[in-house]
Amino acid sequence: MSDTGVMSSAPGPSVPPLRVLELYSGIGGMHFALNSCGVPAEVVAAVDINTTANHIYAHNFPLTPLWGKSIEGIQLGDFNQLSIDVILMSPPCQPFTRLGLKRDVVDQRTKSFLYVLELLPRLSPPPRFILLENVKGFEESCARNALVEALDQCGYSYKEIMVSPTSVGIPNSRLRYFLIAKHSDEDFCANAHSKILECFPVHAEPGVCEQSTEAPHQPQGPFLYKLETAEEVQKKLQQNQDPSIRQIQDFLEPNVDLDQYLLPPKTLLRYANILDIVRPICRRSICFTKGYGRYVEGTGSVLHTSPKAQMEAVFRGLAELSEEQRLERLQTLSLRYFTPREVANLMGFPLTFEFPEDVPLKQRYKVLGNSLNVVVVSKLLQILLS
Ligand SMILES: C[S@@+](CC[C@H](N)C(=O)[O-])C[C@H]1O[C@@H](n2cnc3c(N)ncnc32)[C@H](O)[C@@H]1O
Repeated sequence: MSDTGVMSSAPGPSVPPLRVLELYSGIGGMHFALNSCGVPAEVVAAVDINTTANHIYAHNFPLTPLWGKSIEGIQLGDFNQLSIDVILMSPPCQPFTRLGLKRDVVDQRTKSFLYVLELLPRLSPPPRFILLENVKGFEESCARNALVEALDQCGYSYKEIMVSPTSVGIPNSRLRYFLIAKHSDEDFCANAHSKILECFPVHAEPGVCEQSTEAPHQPQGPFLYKLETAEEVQKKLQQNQDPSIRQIQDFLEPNVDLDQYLLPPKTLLRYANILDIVRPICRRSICFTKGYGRYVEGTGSVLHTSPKAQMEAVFRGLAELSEEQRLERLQTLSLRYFTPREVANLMGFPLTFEFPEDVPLKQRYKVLGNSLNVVVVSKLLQILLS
């Protein structure tokens, strides 16, 4: 493969590579997925307004034209000049997150996406394929309704899928909404979009799933230790015993500088009870969000690196101890953050992915948290494009 991401095709009558527009390109999760999906394709333009993300994107894809401007400021003619075959996009998800205000189409951050929908019927030639990624919650939004309406009007067939990296054997939860669409000239099962699939569609049979994914659950008290219910503990145990999912240790760096990544005493004392703690032999971790390393609750798992200390023993009766004793006990676990490289590994980024040296640690976590699982998207692209 060349530096531009163009896959070299086998000798014989050559099919020109698909011309791909990557909107909301961030650090290039879609581009990496495209490169690994096995279909000859070239990103002819990537668009994003975030300067840090663009710096990282340009470092990894120096030859790809990167438009550092807002999508709604780009004219139809500029897009049409690109002769686009494929649109890949992950619009901002804050207007749709379950815990957010859910301002949906009235949120300013949805404006550019509505502009894309407005442009869709006027793109010439019409893109043959579209892939969109967003958070769980998007499926019940007005923005999603506007999207499927535009697709119907423009003659696309589509499938909606909700999957997590656990379905490709990666020990990380990141349940996301995907929509894959083909223009009617392409062969795609017509009535395939009646319901949201909770697994990868099997190529030939729409609505048939390859394997099931994690089920949503609502924990019920009482808590055991560490503010965890018996049900939560049971679920984690089950996840850790699922041999179809790899172990966390396969995604770790060999020599991590503990001084840089150990949780500071303040964090340990204040938040120990709500940390999601995993060991290298575990087969699970929670979703890494853009606040990882800055905030604690629900932003991503931390790693228990000491092989000797037992979690249960450390947490049992902890509340009754003095601050000094609590800290001493907690420190025996040697809890550390995952490094950005390890987070990238768990998000399916290839080893060729690199951060430029000048990007600070918190920014690295932030852009990764905004990105996507490359292996999951690559698999969806195989289904869509081949
Ligand atoms: C969910 S992230 C997409 C991340 C990307 N797929 C990746 O792999 O990193 C959304 C991105 O949209 C960008 N963005 C938001 N509004 C935009 C706009 N109006 N025009 C261009 N980019 C925008 C943000 O800077 C952010 O990088």
